[in-house]
Amino acid sequence: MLTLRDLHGLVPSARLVGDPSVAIADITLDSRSVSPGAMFCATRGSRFDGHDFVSDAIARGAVALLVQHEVALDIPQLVVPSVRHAIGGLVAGFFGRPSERLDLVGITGTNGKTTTSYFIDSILSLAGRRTGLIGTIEARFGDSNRPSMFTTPEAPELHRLLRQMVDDGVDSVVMEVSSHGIDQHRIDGTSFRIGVFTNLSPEHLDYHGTIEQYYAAKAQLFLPERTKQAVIGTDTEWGVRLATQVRIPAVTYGPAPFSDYRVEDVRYDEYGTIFTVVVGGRRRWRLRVPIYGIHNAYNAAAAVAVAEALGIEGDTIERGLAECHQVAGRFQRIDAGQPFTVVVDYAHTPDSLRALIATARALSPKGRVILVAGARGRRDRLKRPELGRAAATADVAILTADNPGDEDPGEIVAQLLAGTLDVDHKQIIVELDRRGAIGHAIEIAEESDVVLIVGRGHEQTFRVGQTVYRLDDREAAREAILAKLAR
Ligand SMILES: CC(=O)N[C@H]1[C@@H](OP(=O)(O)OP(=O)(O)OC[C@H]2O[C@@H](n3ccc(=O)[nH]c3=O)[C@H](O)[C@@H]2O)O[C@H](CO)[C@@H](O)[C@@H]1O[C@H](C)C(=O)N[C@@H](C)C(=O)N[C@H](CCC(=O)O)C(=O)O
Ligand SMILES: Nc1ncnc2c1ncn2[C@@H]1O[C@H](COP(=O)(O)OP(=O)(O)OP(=O)(O)O)[C@@H](O)[C@H]1O
Repeated sequence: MLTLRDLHGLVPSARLVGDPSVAIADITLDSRSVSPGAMFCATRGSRFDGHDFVSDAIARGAVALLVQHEVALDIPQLVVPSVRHAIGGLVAGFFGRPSERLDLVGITGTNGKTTTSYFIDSILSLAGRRTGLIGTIEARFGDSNRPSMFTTPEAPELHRLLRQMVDDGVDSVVMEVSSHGIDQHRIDGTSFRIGVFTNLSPEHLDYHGTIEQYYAAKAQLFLPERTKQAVIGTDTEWGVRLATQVRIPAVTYGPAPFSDYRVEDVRYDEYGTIFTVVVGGRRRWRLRVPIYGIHNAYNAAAAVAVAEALGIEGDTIERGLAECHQVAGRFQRIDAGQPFTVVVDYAHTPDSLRALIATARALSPKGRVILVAGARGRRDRLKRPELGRAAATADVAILTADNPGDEDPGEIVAQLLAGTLDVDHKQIIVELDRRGAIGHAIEIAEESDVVLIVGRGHEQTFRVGQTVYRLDDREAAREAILAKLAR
């Protein structure tokens, strides 16, 4: 087992206080997850100061600390100017630099990270690789599968997980890299074989301040010291810009004519999306994915580019995409025998909502698009009017609650409505009870209509005030359809 002296060697600029021979069994940033023998790392955050939980951590068995100021308690400590800056390298070394022993693919971008990660995982699994996946829905490898708290885990959880994967024989891992994760140093100490940039549109600006800063955070995934090779989407100007700025080998994919993997001729059939990828301006490749949407053709093209960079054969890539399982809550069709289409989707940005509504229109040009949408409480208030404006492009938009938490759902919907005042919309209905809103949409749907229930995708819990209860949009939709069919 490593000692505090060994850990000091990983952060030599730290000031060592106390006995360096103490053995360290684990490392954590959260006092609540300290186990006996662990080092507790105290960060100053926006809500708490981790230094206030040092006594709590010691009571749970912490034997050493990483702190920003010396704590007047009898416990060995490493003192650094910034714990968040120091922790990535420390935990990477502590867990034996597991990322260097993996083909690790990191995916960043506003939309499409989860979907693209499942496409890549499907191809790599079919190629006989032992894969791991880390993202918004779950962290899984072998028989282990845990629901995620975060899209990108804190550095101790990340490196511990990668270590477990290496020990289990995993050779390839696909992980989602959020801008929060990059900004908060959660991926420090991690080496990526390939970094993917899907796209960028305004989101999380309450956190990042400006879209430039949001872009700058994402661009840090592509630093030469962190990532060997880049795969970059050209469907937003930010990807085009990144492709000209990165200092690592890069290939591009998407609709732009100069893309190395150019996406063309996107069509839908009863099984999903069929599209052509033109590789290097010459090789034309007709591919399919069992999910709808032009954006999913782009996500699939990203997966193709990654798979080719990893040396996967063409027919394995084709089958890996064609046989990919449903990604939970991403364009997930709910079919209980009704004569109209019902889709649960995770769209929660204006861009993705517009793309989704366009896909629904293309799928069923004769019917109406009936939308159930809200905006999440406490998150990203700045995007709400634009989200409302995007929602208003549906034929019927039923605005409702989406995990309001401590916020007043009526006030959130008012902010959505603020974006619809000067646009020409057909019908907007407010129904704050989400289950009621889903029921209403199903009730008014007629043959050929498409009901889109968006924002929560795979999520199963719903928080109103301090009360958390079960609400899965997919179950609620199915129940409403069955109730309608039974009448
Ligand atoms: C804005 C943001 O990302 N904040 C995260 C950040 O908060 P923070 O640095 O302000 O820390 P804090 O909550 O004040 O706590 C300070 C320290 O005290 C510690 N603490 C706190 C309480 C306690 O009892 N004991 C204890 O040790 C905490 O572990 C932390 O180290 O570090 C905390 C500890 O890990 C996270 O809980 C917190 O996530 C908040 C709750 C959150 O909602 N994050 C979301 C926005 C997020 O990260 N999302 C991205 C995906 C975004 C997307 O693309 O959709 C993600 O990667 O999941
Ligand atoms: N390439 C894309 N461009 C635009 N919208 C997309 C794209 N891919 C997916 N979407 C939309 O965004 C929603 C979320 O997709 P996905 O979960 O793959 O993205 P994400 O980046 O992982 O999101 P999050 O970080 O919030 O989990 C989908 O349900 C779909 O509506």
